[in-house]
Amino acid sequence: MTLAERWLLPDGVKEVLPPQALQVEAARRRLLDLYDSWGYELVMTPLIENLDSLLVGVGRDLELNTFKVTDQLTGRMLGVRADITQQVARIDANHLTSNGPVRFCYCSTVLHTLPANPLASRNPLQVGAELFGHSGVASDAEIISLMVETLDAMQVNQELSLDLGHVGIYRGLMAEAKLTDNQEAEYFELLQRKDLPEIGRFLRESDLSDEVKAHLTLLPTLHGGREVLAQARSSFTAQDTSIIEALDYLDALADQISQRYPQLDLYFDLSELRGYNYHTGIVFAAYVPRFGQAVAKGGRYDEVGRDFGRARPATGFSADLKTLVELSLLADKSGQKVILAPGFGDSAVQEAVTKLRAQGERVVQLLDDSVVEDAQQFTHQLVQQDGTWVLKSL
Ligand SMILES: N[C@@H](Cc1c[nH]c[nH+]1)C(=O)O
Repeated sequence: MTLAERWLLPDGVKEVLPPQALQVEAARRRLLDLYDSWGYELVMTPLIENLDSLLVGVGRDLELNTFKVTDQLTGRMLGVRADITQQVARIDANHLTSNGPVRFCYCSTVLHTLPANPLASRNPLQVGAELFGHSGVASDAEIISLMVETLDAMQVNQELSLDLGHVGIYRGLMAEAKLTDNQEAEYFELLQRKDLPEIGRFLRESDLSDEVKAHLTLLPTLHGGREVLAQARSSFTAQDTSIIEALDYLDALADQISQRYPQLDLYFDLSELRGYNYHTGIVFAAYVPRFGQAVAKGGRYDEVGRDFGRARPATGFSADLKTLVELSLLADKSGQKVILAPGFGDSAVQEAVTKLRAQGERVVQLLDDSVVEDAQQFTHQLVQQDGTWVLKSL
């Protein structure tokens, strides 16, 4: 291995250097304080777990994305967390007996075997919040509000838009269509890509009823403003009760969100099925024009706790904090003073240094007179003037 190769990190694995590392840490503190002020309690989940507990209920999506290792102690397969949401669901199901609403937040690194998109890192810093024990619009509205507040606190909020979907619509259509497993897999895949010509071909070659064909053709086109909900309502007849319920739910949620955040752009996408295997109700994602991917996302996943012995309604959101910091319009701290001070020894110097540090200033003390510090990093120097120590700008 050459020296240059040793410097290389694996593809998609990123490290955070100064000054950004401090910005990420400041953001972490700011967001955890925000969640605390909303009553969300911090949990720190393990980096590694038995593979079975990590993957139950969440399906294939996470299986592929989870790094696996063998436990030297037991020979069992362990998985490195690729998502914290299901770990928090395990905590809610196992350790807590409350039947009422319970709120959790977290901020830790996860590992992905494959990046979520070509530019994404494989070691994002997942920050998020989960609310258990309430099924209904109020808890989804609270979680979406907290996501919006998160983006506000990070100043990743210019021209923010919110994408809303509901997996109940797809599920309702599948219940009606009664496709074979292969047919459903093919349609699902085409729907994800909104590949209308291929969906047309697939339906022409199938023996489905005309009504089902019409519904499956319509679904991928149902995206846009609030009018999409009305269009879906008029196209899916009253016998599709689960679909009508999902549309009612989206309408009620959109009312609450628009009331709280009138400036927020709402966009509806009724074929949005991201994480379909684990989300059971609404799904949502926040977008800003400067970034091609969602900056934060989440949804309702009422079934996950069942595999841990206690099915509880659940809703939550998460984001990659490192991405939020990269997109943040917050001023970084690179404008901060950096003060060069004489080394340890003189008690008057030490007193001045201690005082400056207590005031929040960054003070670097010379190690010894023969060491030459990189002068460029300093904005000020502590110098003696008429017997007192004062700051001189450099
Ligand atoms: N963890 C999910 C988002 C989510 C949080 N809670 C519920 N859903 C994701 O990364 O897509």
